Amino acid sequence: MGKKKCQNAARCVLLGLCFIAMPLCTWLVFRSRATYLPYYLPCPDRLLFYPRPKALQQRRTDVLTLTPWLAPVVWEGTFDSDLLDSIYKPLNLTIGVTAFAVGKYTQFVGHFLESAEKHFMIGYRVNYYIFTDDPPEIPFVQLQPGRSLSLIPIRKYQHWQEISMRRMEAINLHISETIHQEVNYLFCLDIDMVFHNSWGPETLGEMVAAIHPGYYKASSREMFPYERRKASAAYVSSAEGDFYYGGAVFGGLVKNVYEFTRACHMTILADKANGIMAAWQEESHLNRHFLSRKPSKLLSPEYLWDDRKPKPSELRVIRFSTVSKKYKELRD
Ligand SMILES: CC(=O)N[C@H]1[C@@H](OP(=O)(O)OP(=O)(O)OC[C@H]2O[C@@H](n3ccc(=O)[nH]c3=O)[C@H](O)[C@@H]2O)O[C@H](CO)[C@H](O)[C@@H]1O
Ligand SMILES: [Mn+2]
Repeated sequence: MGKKKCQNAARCVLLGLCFIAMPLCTWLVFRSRATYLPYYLPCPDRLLFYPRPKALQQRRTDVLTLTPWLAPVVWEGTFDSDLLDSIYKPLNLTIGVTAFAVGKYTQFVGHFLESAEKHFMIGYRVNYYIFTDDPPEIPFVQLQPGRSLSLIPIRKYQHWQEISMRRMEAINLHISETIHQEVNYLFCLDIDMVFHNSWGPETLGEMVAAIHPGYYKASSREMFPYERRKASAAYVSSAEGDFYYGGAVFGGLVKNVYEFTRACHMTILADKANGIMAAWQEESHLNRHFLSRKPSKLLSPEYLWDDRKPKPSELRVIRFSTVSKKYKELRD
């Protein structure tokens, strides 16, 4: 009799646990915002007027708009912003941005954020993640509704090269800790930059790289400043290479950015173990990575320009550009 009572009580407890534990587990699994993304692009049925795409007509003939592996290269004139908004806005996406402000680079944060509030993913939910060694130095910037800012305290490495390279590690760690639950797509950007024009859903893709403004006119592969020493894990031979990508802009689906930053951090560590530092730090490792794992979308230099350069005719708009700075004063 006593045994039966015990069994019944145990059953009750188990049943009760099921009722509590099951919903709790379901809630834990599904509480994140970054959930399901359709593989197709659902375009709402309401009538939207936009120019018909013509099978025998290129919208841009002066620039490359498709890579040999069929990744689009995004240039002004190749996409329709209204159409893209009508496709992407109903998906209710959250877009993350990481940027680092370590040491004297905190001076760039105000301008970066103010300009992003005017031009970056307007009408979408945006989370900024500013990694800094000096949170009190980060200025207050009024954000539009649906947009938020998190400060992530990090340590300061002594040399600027180390600060720049360690971004891969820090981004990777923070994606695994929190960002993966908070965003669908993530862009990782330099902070010494300013938005001048619209940066919208045309930039979203599985893995996105930006063509470096200094080398898009290069006439041969040898001109790309890849790491050329075989001892480095970032080594690229003179017979290889598609484009030279900038380290200042990359992004994609948050899970892909996680894999990407992990891979780059690993090859950076491998170099470190061998006492070697790649020619352009993490940018060299990024370029090596994208050689064997091609990005699914490329951003033209409209999305990574340099204010010190005059605007060439093929650049119809400059969207995001490096501000000129005094390296010596910043990096000591
Ligand atoms: C346009 C472009 O592709 N720029 C790349 C290029 O030089 P850059 O000259 O643009 O490098 P940089 O001085 O802007 O450093 C890269 C980023 O690291 C952060 N930072 C750096 C130093 C410091 O003391 N504090 C700090 O916060 C900051 O976010 C900065 O924007 O090469 C670097 C590595 O050599 C990176 O790959 C940059 O992304
Ligand atoms: Mn920079």
